[in-house]
Amino acid sequence: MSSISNDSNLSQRTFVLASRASKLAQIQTNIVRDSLDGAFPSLSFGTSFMTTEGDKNQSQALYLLGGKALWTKELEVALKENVVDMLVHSLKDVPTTLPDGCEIGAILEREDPVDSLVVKQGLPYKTLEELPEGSAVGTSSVRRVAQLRKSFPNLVFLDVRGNLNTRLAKLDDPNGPYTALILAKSGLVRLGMGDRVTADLSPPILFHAVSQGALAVEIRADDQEARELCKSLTHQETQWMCLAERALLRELEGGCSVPVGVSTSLSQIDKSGGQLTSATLTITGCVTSIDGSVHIQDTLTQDVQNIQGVEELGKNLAMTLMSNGAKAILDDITQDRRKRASE
Ligand SMILES: NCc1[nH]cc(CCC(=O)O)c1CC(=O)O
Repeated sequence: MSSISNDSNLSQRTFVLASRASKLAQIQTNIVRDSLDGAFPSLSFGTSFMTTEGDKNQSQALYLLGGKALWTKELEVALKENVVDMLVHSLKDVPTTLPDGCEIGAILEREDPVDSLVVKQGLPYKTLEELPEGSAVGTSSVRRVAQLRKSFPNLVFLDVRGNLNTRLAKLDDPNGPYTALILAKSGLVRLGMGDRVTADLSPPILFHAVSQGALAVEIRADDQEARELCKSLTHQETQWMCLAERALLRELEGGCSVPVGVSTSLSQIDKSGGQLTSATLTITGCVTSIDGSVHIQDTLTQDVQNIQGVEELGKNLAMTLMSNGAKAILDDITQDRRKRASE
């Protein structure tokens, strides 16, 4: 927890935190609520949980649904109508451009952003290399499939939908098709199921999704009180890394379901009065064709002093990737989606 501001000048309203109704989303919202309770003991915080379009539409492939705000839209309507005050999201599910009147108030300290392998209960395998030829690996992420296809041509990647608990039930179902799943480690750890991870899938085998592992709080842009509260939640190192990643994705014009991977680190960190004032930011980004045959990857390193500098670096990396071949990959995907949508 960073500096706790004097909350005596804040009104006595109850701030309602809201999220999706999945178990993971509820745990995440409670993490934020507990943190606010600790920092502002004289204020009152409530929670509200909603089912979103992304939870309901389980049949259509995520790849075809594209960059739509499936997990955030209904929540943002409630936020704008003052029904709730703070939305707690996995930042990776938050579109890179927010609706007018909404803004990200806080980005919390990131869990390990790595992807991980979870093997069906009772099977002896631990790694992708150990899985028998033809094993079905469940994931609905085009990013994961695109990056892994080339290294593991003998595995079959199968779509799997539903929230984390649903997916794990499908994995462990003795009659189910899956030998293993690929899931973000952070979600499993938050659910208390980190022990299900049998292997980390890290770069250069698999670059994680933009902002994977970080929580964000979305607020109304005109809610000064909420913005003030959010300052106590933000972890600046995470914020700088995630904003660079989001600037990269925004410039690539991709939503959550384009095959874009990243890996980001900060070094030479300087602080003054508890605030981050300067750091060296290194960001690797990659764009992979859906069939895994083309992989474009670049790394940029730069000293940055503020969020503007951070976002510029992310944007520069996007432009570097685009001119090195990513544009052709993304154009192909856009064309393919248009064609399928019209069928
Ligand atoms: N797209 C689903 C999703 N959105 C956020 C998480 C949890 C990971 C995180 O905190 O970023 C997950 C599950 C997963 O990818 O395995």
